[in-house]
Amino acid sequence: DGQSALSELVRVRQRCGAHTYNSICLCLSEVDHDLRKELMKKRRRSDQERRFRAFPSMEQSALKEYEKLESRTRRVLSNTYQKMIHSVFLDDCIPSGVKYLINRLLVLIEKPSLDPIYIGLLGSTGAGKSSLINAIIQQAMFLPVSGENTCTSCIVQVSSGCCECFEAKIHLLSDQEWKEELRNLTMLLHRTQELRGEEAGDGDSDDAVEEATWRLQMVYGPGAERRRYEDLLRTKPKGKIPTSRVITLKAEEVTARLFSLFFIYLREREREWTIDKCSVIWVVSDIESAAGGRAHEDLLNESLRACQRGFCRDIALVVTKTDKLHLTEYLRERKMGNQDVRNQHEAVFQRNEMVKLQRRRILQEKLKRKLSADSKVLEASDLVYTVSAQEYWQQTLLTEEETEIPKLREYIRKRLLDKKRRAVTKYVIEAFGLLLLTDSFNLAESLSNEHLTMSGLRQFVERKTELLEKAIEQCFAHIERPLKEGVQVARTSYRRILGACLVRSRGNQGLHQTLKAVCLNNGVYASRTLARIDLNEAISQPIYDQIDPVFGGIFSDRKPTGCALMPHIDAFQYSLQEKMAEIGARHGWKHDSYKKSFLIQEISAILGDLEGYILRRKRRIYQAVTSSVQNDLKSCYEEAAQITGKKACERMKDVIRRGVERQVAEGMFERAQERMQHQFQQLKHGITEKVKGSIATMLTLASSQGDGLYKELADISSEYKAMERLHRSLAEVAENAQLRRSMQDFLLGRSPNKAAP
Ligand SMILES: Nc1nc2c(ncn2[C@@H]2O[C@H](COP(=O)(O)OP(=O)(O)OP(=O)(O)O)[C@@H](O)[C@H]2O)c(=O)[nH]1
Repeated sequence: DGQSALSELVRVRQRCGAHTYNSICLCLSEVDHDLRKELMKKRRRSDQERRFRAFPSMEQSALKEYEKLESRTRRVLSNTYQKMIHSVFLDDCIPSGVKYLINRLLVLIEKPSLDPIYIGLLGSTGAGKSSLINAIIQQAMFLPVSGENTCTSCIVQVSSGCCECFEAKIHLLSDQEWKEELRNLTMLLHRTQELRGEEAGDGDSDDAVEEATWRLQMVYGPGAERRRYEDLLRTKPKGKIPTSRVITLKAEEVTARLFSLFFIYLREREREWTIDKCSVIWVVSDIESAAGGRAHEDLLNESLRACQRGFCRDIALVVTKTDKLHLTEYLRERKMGNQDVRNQHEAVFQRNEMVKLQRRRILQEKLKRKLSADSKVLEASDLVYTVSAQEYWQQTLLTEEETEIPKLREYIRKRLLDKKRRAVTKYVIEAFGLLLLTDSFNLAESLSNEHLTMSGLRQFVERKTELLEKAIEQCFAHIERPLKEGVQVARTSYRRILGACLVRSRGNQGLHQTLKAVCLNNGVYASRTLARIDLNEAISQPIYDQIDPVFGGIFSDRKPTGCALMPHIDAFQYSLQEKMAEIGARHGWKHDSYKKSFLIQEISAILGDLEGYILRRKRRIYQAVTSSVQNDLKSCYEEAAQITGKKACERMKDVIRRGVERQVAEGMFERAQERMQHQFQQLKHGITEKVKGSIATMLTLASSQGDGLYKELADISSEYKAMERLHRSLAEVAENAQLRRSMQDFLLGRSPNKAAP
């Protein structure tokens, strides 16, 4: 009954951890009604249809097959899990091996089906981002702006899939972050008011002041800019701020008003969160600015930095508004006659090709310089897209194909399909490995430990781990020289860089309060209208210029280049798996063939997880130089931010200059160098510790029968067989997809209409 089941749950929870407990609750609450099942099935089917509606039928079939495979695997895991829980339900002491299995099963059962693919759209205001998204999702979701207002200047996360309509999520600042922001904004404004009498002309109509005023008014209403920090803290904002700090907007709710109200809550940190999470970045630029405006270059550099720091593996330039072309001007500029280009359509077409050629070459060179020469990003054939969102709807000048919106859609679909395929393959393989081991627990023989010891497997692993550590050390050593050289360059160029940041052609006009905002924000300031200012990043740039290609090389994909890290981990995995197979063959490892296979699978799982860990650490390593510089200059920024009175702007600059001088003399760049080296060491340490720990657990588990950890579990042979079948169908699903693709290529090759839907 419910009561005793609950007290049992508490007991099991104490032994296995909260994870298990939560899931048992789920199992108990699951009422197995046929009707409910039928309803679920129907819902799943219509949900699938909705989610896959953007895919052509061939891709839909592949996606459905993968989904089916995944949900069946999940069901087998669930059944196994329930049986396992049943067999240990009344035990006082659950062997650690069984605990490990139960928790691994749970992790796999609860694993989300597919993480979203984040595509970041970076572009100046009015570049055409909203219009582009609308065209891609074929919905008028965002309101494009007339050019007067900025609307999408905030972090929005557009997603489709699990719900009826498209959603946009806006991530707001936390309470604490907003308080900090509010303090800086009020401090900036009140200093300005105090200054007005003393320093007329020094800081009129400053961008930072306007921005701060606008922000406060947007949240608290007119007059807020004159109120004190404590007073505003007690005031309720005009709009409703959700406690979750995430606003989810459905397609029909999206209005410009909402965006403008809330984006004030967004800031620097959030900006990086978007960017760094993205696996794809599209730098959006209209046809007129793509030829190299300052903002465009800044965004491109920002994207490249994100590629180094974060998860991004793909960058493309999306040139918008390609329909905008004045034919007579175009012909005149290119000294062409009407015979060469007969009409607007041909001119647009010709210009698109030209823009693509030029921009691709420039982008490739930039990428080569910044990322390692073997980076996968460089191999992408479509580095530049020339699109027209307007023509996508109107089709007066260009056909739908020619607007290149379908091309971008296809790109997204391909990525999604590919991600699904890889995720399900990994999932099924991992599940199979786990079932192999669970089933083998019920074998009567207990030979494993002896085998493992006799075969010298443990020593082999230890030796290989040491070798891996050395290889990582050698791989990270590649950064030493450029890092050192970067420090030399930084030492000789910081005065010039700082000078350029602190001087404006029109004097101190408009600079004073911006500088104050920079100082209040530890050297960083991002406004709506100006290019982002980051003094720490600017001073550190010479170091990044030197290390960038090597850094990119170390964290590049699996290509076996001189300094890449991942091939060493792959080689380690391969040598371990080969050893398992060899031991199995040498010892005629009949009884334990299950475990041998499990060990092989488990090694892939352990080392697969390592990749995510490395990617997460990479960000901290890359940021180490700028963070260290920022940390060293903190007190100098604080001092400068306090300055008021006559000639305050000049005095602030002076404090910053002197502060930087002092810190450089005291080894600021050398400390930044050490900080990065230290972060690399931490990563090396983390990798080896993780490998050692996980492999030790795995070997203990494999030999647990011999260690008295064995426990007779429920019979899961039927689940094992089902899993074996699912594992086999992996290859079938992949073959089917390949077959369908070949068939489509064949049909398209012969069809007069090549442009398939
Ligand atoms: N001719 C032409 N105009 C376009 C096209 N795409 C967008 N526009 C116009 O450009 C202006 C800005 O477009 P948005 O999509 O709002 O630009 P945005 O990048 O989202 O702007 P923010 O929200 O301020 O960041 C609007 O007036 C659009 O109608 C296009 O393909 N062709």
